[in-house]
Amino acid sequence: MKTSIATVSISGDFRDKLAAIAAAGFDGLEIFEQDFVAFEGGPREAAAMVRGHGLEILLFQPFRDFEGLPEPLRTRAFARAERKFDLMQELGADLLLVCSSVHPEAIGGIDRAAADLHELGERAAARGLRLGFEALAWGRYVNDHRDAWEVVRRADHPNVGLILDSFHSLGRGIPPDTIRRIPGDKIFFVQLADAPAIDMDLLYWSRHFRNMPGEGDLDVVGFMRAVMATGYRGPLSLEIFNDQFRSALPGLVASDGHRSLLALMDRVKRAEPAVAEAVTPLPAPASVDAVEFIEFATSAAEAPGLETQLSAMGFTRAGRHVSKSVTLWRQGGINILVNTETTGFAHSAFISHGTTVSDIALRVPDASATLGRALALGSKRFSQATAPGELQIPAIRGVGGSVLRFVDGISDLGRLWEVDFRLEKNAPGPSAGLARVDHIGQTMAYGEMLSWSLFYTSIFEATKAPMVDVADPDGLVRSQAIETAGGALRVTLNGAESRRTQAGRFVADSFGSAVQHIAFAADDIFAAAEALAARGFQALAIGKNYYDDLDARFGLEPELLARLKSLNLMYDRDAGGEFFQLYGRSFGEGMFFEIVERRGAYAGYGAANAPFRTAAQRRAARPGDMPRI
Ligand SMILES: O=C(O)c1ccc(O)c(O)c1
Ligand SMILES: [Mg+2]
Repeated sequence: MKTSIATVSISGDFRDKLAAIAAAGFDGLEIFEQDFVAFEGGPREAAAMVRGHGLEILLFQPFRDFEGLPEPLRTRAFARAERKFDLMQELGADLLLVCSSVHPEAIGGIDRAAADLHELGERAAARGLRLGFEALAWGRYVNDHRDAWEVVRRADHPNVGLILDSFHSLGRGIPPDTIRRIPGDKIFFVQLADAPAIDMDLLYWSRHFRNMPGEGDLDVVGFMRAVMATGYRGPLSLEIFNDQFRSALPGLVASDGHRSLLALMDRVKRAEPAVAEAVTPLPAPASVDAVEFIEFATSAAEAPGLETQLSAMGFTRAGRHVSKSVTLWRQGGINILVNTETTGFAHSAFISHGTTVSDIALRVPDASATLGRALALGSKRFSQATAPGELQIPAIRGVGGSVLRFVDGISDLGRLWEVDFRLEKNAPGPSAGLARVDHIGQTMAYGEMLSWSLFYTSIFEATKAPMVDVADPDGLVRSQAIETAGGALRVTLNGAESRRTQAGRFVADSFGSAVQHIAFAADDIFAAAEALAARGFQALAIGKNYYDDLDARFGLEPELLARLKSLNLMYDRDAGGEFFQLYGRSFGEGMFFEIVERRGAYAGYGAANAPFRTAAQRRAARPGDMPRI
């Protein structure tokens, strides 16, 4: 099936849009009328540019306020259509989108609309053109694809078909299975868009908040399964009106769009194998068994500070790399690497970000299949020369240019620690009870969040939690958690809108997106907090008001409350269970560690505590701000 995108989805001028659409791998595009009108060249020049990029114009749109008008408006609407047919013939576009009318003088009446479309179909046929009727969710009389289909059915013309748009159908809550009643050959074109679940006026939501399939909360997979079941095999086209995308880099939006279509159709194929013969197979979405290691890029000067923190948290040095200046720190199932190389990728990561997480390695069932899926979805491969005998770990570029690696137990990669490291003979020192990585917090500009959320949810078998707003003392930070099935990989994406927030300063100070915090899970956080305190771990001091409020909210046992307070632990609870958090003091460019314990089936990340944690971090960073007694 052909992939396509509407020019309105991408920023820039007509040339920028075409270049980005072609580079992202689309087969064709929808020309949004405004984009053509704003272009300085004529239609033949535009068409030649499109062809020059190896693209095809699959649709010209929109033609508005056509059906059901009284005279003389009706005659005028036909004359307007003829002008657009002239233009389409020069462009070499053969399909026109007619969207349902919002004209204040439109009369309504399904047969009148059908008769108008029939006549327009005759005129289109005379020129070898076709038209498709689309129900806008806010159309005056036609605002549901079921009614649009009835108009098209009654128009009864071979050159008149239906155009479906997932936003208009799903945004109105119309069950997608109603599409299964429509014959596939009468569906002339399918437009796809997702959107976040926000309760607001349909028109405003559609024109400002649409996003790529998989980036929002609509059931675009259910919609496409129904479309495929009709036998439709025409173009799949993204039509995304989004304020953020209008100012984002055209190449990024286009490549995210292409990735979203491939991932969508892969999910459709897996859910509906009988009707998806036309979809190119991809390796299955990867499950994640564990975070195998997290690697810090640092320098000889800054490494001791980091290593002091690791020791204070109960990590012991367990080995060193056979050829590189990389040490391995271990505790429970956690492996941390500290890289002080002065050349190569880790060093450039250190130069550009300061001490930073340069690599994250995930243990997956089949590393080469995961790499294959990621590359097929347009991820950038990463490789760096290794010394003879060392493992070449499959890797791609992730957030902020960092590296995401894949290891498995079915290849030599399972022998990573024996092959690439010389492990200490001595038994490790006593652990502080940290057992595994609970989650990794990556901080970025707000404008990048959708892109990285799509990155994780398209490659992995993962779900995303609803976006939450965190009130930092200096502005809002948006946070979205992504979690693979079973929870072995949990990532929180934190998007900074203002430079003044902790997250915003981190992005500025570390020159771009990066891991800002790592949370380790303890099986007994009270024991862990005591062990850490005994080792000199500097916990973030939480204020007294927080504990008073906690008590008011949850009515905790006085003994529990006193223990939380004495250890600077934060607490949260949801329907599934309880959550405990301990924060370390920030270091480097604003990174910090967190220790958590999840009890029962607690599913969150302590978002309710985040405003008090950011306020405490701000106080700790600037002691001058503390009130004087
Ligand atoms: O917002 C609009 O007007 C508009 C126009 C054309 C479309 O295909 C659409 O989905 C929305
Ligand atoms: Mg549309």
